[in-house]
Amino acid sequence: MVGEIKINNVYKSFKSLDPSKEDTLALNGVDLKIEPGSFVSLIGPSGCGKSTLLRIIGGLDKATSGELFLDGNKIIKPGSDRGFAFQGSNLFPWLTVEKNIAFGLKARHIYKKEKEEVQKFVDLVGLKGFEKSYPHQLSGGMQQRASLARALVGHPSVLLLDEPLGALDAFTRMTLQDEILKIWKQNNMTMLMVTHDVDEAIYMSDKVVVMSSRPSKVEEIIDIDLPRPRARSQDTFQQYRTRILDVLNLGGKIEEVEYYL
Ligand SMILES: Nc1ncnc2c1ncn2[C@@H]1O[C@H](COP(=O)(O)OP(=O)(O)OP(=O)(O)O)[C@@H](O)[C@H]1O
Repeated sequence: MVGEIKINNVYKSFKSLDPSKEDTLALNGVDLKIEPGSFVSLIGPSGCGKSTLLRIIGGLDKATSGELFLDGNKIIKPGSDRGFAFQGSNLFPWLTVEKNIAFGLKARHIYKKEKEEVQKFVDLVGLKGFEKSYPHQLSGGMQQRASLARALVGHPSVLLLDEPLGALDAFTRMTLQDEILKIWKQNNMTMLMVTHDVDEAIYMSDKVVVMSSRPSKVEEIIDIDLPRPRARSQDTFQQYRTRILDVLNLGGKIEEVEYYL
């Protein structure tokens, strides 16, 4: 199976535009191996570098040092082997759903050959009948579905998801979690998802990678050993939640506050 990611000692520093200020060290020696076909979530404090790491894996940004490999090939630029879906749909507002989904295929000059693929992915994400709609005519959940179809249509071996469901209401979010899992199973692909939602990470993932605060490293990798489909109310689910919150240092360890009136 394809879709194995290896991250070896990756550092990323952002140069400050203001010479009086220090550069920002975001990633501080990240090591991670992601099994082909697995579902892995990245979780960590705000600003620790999760999106930065995803962008580097996607080839949209470069590591300052260290190396990354996809199926043994060094990652140096974006490629059709990696699909990207972000929070907010990032659809082109001037294109219909089907033209948004077809955009990547056209850019790669394979649209004619894979035209029927567009319809296949429209159907897969449940947007049949909305092919000619523009993004502003869709709900947030439908926009996110279209965005997923656009990321999937080129058959990437890895789908990189940056808080894909962050802007959605709780009900739509849970529905789409199940749909993403269905797509994951059907397509034998690796999924790597940044999320702030501990329950979402436990519900969806084989492994949850907890990152430390910036400058960030992998703090702990937690294997989620629960059968699928998972029930959020089961005791073991709650135990994973407590464990992850503890690693994040949010497990009720906030110091007592004293109020002076
Ligand atoms: N292009 C950039 N130029 C300068 N600094 C950047 C750039 N991109 C990210 N950073 C900085 O790098 C750090 C990590 O940012 P990143 O967006 O990767 O964090 P994150 O963990 O995804 O945050 P959040 O959970 O809040 O979305 C932050 O301090 C951010 O300000």
